[in-house]
Amino acid sequence: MNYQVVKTGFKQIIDLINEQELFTFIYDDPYILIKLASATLLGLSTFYFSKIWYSYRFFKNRNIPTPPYRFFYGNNLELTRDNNYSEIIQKWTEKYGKTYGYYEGHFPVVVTSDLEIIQEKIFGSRDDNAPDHMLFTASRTKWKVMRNIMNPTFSAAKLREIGPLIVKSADRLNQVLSNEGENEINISEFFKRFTMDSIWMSAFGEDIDVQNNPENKFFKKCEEMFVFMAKTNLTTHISNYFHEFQEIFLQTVIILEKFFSLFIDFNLFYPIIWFTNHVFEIVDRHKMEKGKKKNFLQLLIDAESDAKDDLLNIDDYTKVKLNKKLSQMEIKLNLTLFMFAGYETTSTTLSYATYILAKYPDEQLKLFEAISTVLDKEEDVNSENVLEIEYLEWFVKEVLRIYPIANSAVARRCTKSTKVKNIDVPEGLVIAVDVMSLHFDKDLWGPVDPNEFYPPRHETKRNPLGFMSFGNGPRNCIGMKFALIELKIALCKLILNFEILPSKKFPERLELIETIVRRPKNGYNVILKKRNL
Ligand code: HEM
Repeated sequence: MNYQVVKTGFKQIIDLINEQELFTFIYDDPYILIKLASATLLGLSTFYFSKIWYSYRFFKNRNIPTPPYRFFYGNNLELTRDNNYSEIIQKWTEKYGKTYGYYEGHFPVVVTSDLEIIQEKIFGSRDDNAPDHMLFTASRTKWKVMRNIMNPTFSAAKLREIGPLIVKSADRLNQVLSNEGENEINISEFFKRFTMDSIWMSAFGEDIDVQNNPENKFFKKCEEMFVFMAKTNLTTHISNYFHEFQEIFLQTVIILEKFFSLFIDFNLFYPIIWFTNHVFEIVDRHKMEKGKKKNFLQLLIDAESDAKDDLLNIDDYTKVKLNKKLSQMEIKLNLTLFMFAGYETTSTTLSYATYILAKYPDEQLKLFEAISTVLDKEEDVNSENVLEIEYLEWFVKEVLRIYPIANSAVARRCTKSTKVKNIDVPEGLVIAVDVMSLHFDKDLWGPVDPNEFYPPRHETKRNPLGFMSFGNGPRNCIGMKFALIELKIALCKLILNFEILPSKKFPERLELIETIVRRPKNGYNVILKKRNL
């Protein structure tokens, strides 16, 4: 019966075409094409909006609480309103419990500060659609292979070789700060140039001396790049509201960019393209020079993975052809990544640390005493002895506990469907860690009030999952040891040289803003008084 209907239908269409009645029909109604297009568009939109409507059942079906959301926008309006993602999700945790969900557009995201969920091993990559050449965005197998090759680059032995470069940058920091005398200064600006000098020297072995040349083009472009990346643009809107089309959109942009770059110089408009192209040039130049200097570039070129054996034990990785070296493109993109990841994070941590030192003179005195009992004079500071100062370790950790910086990075996709604590978790679901709730949890950080700045709390052994400033697990921050050495060298030299005093209008509380990193919104001024050692 059905077959007959279909057959008759087809026959009628063929007859229509044969007799050209279809076209007559079009001539009869000149608007028919517009009508057909509108009908198709309406049909597709209805389908897409039904899909969006259906997406909002995700958390209801699993009995997971959510803050109130709006159709199409989800919770984005509230999340992006004040650029304070971490505080908003912390507030939601207080209201909806340790595990809840929110919608980015109509894309469900689970937020948790429940240690049992966080420690599950099923949460792997950050974004399955992102490019695979960079460690931060690479997914699954590709990430695993790359991370195994790159891990030794950040080993204690390799960092010892890079240490003198950081010391050189820190000496320069003290010299430029001394030049300021006892003027009020916005010290964050000096820290930015210090971290740029040290990451640049450590990455490429090149000394661009940004600290004495604030107008340096690389520095300016890097600054522009961060401003550019923090802005909401079409790509952000697409990934927020039409995430299904994100990949196709990005591919189209790449193709269009390739085409238009024949006529337009994108270096002029996009600092990120300018910056990446220049990093690429440096890598090529370095290759020609065949230098054997100690820097990340050389270490990445030399790096070979010895990870083959342990990878072979893991199902997912057995079929992968293991390339034991990084490709040229991987080296270039990962060095660019180090610049991104290591610049603003470390300088912002130094800004927070100095704010604390200026605000609490007692803390400053304790830290000064702890440092000066190990190091007689500033010239003694090196990348090894700074690691021996226990109170300094607690101090830096406490700064990062109170002011965690890269919280939105601590999120993972679930790599296989499973059930966690009775929640049905499908593959691909994003789980974001509520870092602030963990860092201020009384059970994890008490008995001294976690809102208080109190470095000795780190003397007690704590649950490592309670400290997320560098993330956790195999996908944690690969640059952590480098960052800690850099922070400690800078702080030792600073505090041995200067007493840090608050300025007249020193803020009682820091107002923060969160884009890529969470940082002070307006900066603050201090006065540095030379110590007479
Ligand atoms: C105080 C300074 C820094 C902070 C607070 C910080 C924080 C973080 C955080 C929270 C993550 C995500 C970890 C996770 O998801 O579990 C991360 C990842 C990463 N960081 Fe850092 N970072 C710092 C410095 C650096 C430096 C100096 C470098 C490079 C030289 C670096 C390179 C990276 C890379 C490559 C990743 C991705 C790792 C992966 O996916 O395997 N970071 N960082």
